[in-house]
Amino acid sequence: MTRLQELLQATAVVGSFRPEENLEATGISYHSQKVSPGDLFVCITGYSTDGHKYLPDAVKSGAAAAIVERIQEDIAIPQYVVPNSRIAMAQLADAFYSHPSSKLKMIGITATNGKTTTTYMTNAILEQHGLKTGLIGTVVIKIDDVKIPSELTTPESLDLQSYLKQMVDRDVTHVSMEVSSAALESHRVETVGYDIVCFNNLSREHIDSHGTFEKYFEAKASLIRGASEHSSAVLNLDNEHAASLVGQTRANVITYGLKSTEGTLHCKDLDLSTGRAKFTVEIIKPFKGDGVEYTPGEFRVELRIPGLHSVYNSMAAIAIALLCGVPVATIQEALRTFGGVERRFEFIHEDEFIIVDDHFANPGNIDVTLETLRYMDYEQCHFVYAIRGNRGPIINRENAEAIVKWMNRLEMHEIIATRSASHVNKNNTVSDEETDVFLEVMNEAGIEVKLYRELPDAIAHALSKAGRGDLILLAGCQGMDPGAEIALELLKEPVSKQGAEG
Ligand SMILES: CC(=O)N[C@H]1[C@@H](OP(=O)(O)OP(=O)(O)OC[C@H]2O[C@@H](n3ccc(=O)[nH]c3=O)[C@H](O)[C@@H]2O)O[C@H](CO)[C@@H](O)[C@@H]1O[C@H](C)C(=O)N[C@@H](C)C(=O)N[C@H](CCC(=O)O)C(=O)O
Ligand SMILES: Nc1ncnc2c1ncn2[C@@H]1O[C@H](COP(=O)(O)OP(=O)(O)OP(=O)(O)O)[C@@H](O)[C@H]1O
Repeated sequence: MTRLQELLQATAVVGSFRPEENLEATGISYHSQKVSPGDLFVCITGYSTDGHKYLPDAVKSGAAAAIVERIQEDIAIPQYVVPNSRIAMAQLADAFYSHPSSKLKMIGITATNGKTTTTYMTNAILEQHGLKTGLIGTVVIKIDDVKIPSELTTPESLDLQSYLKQMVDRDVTHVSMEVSSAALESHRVETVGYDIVCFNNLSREHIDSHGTFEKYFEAKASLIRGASEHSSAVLNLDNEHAASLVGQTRANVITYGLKSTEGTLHCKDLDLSTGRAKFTVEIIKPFKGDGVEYTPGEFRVELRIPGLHSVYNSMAAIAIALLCGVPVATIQEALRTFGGVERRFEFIHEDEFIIVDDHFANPGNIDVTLETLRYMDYEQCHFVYAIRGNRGPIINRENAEAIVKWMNRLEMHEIIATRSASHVNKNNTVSDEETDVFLEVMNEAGIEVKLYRELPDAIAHALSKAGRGDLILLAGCQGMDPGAEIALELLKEPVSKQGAEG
């Protein structure tokens, strides 16, 4: 319980309605169905509805006062006016939970692709070092050994601050978290004091929500530009967008890259030939980590997971771990055993043939996934692709073009497609327009499409074709029924029938 007047010091209140001196706030809430008696209810003007409309419901559930952008005169509880409720909520939540991020080593990682993998890798290294860790991202919220399924990549500010407080209470010291562009734009991480921020890559994604690619970049860049002089910014020099931020932050900049030898860390002697990555990290410029001063030198790294993208993700994780003072030997051991993350080029079956399950959402992601096939040893690839839905035809055209580019390079001529399983939001609808643009690009490229209504039929077809040494790629097969589960279920029975095309 906190005195409301004290709590309100955390934000700029520009007006009030029936203010009350001695009110106590038992909690904060922003959804009318999650209000507890005595709560301060934050009315958020949303993208799809207006939280102010739900104030009467919140009051029925016991809200004692409200943060509003516009006074609701017909509601009798005290109301405090702020210019932006989302910013106010971030500030109030930070104060309500006693500024938890200031008591934790906060690591914020942004990228179009690889946020989840990089946070998992970083966490694996920190755990290997014996630290109590927290992890926040698309798959899970981990508070030491407690795991909570995630709803968003980056939680809403109130939930985020509550998780951080729980981490402090459980003696967690280091938190690796994914920071999405949506979160940056909607002020979810406004009051998080980061010790390390990282920008790994940027490619086309989320144009539907940000409007333009430039706005998408600006949202992501704000993580680096907003970092304090007491923090470190880990930037990928090989990505032009990340590299452009080198001179635009007060943070101490640490860079990494394969192409440039100008930065702090350089990756060299890369060997992807075995399907797994091996490389040397060269410390080019001296820098400081927690309790350590690094001088120029080098060490070898072996990853268990494949692909050039994994090298970039691990270079980011290595830079972060070095900044945290983790010994090189611990980093090497953690990366040698790190098995990857579910649905991120995940080997779900390795027997007579291999099945790989991958997210496959956007051109950047498609590029690295199909490029990884170049370094793998297989007879034939059976490519099952769930056409992306719910994001419009523009990204579908770009995705289809990226697929064609790689199918040509890999000399693949057939794709098994389905419109039954789409992406994100677990939304199962792929519109005719989204399907047609995919078919059009494939048709123009002369690639044969076997189009199935249902994902299980598409997978059954791939299984019926797969021979010894082959590879089945489940690409973007993430609907209500995940492709990986369907494939493993189908593998239990002999494949006798092929599904209905159409
Ligand atoms: C586009 C976006 O960021 N949407 C988020 C946003 O929703 P919104 O502004 O549309 O909210 P709204 O539904 O209009 O509601 C307005 C207010 O009314 C309240 N309300 C609403 C209904 C009701 O019955 N009672 C009630 O009180 C809501 O709690 C909210 O406070 O604020 C909501 C509350 O915080 C979030 O749940 C919601 O995330 C939705 C679920 C979502 O899908 N977000 C995606 C785009 C997202 O954030 N994705 C990124 C990852 C992207 C990536 O891959 O990089 C992420 O970080 O997860
Ligand atoms: N550095 C990278 N560059 C491009 N693609 C990557 C990179 N790292 C991983 N990927 C691919 O991108 C997809 C998503 O990976 P990951 O979940 O780690 O990224 P993300 O940014 O967290 O995405 P999401 O928030 O949607 O989970 C996977 O298919 C993975 O193979």
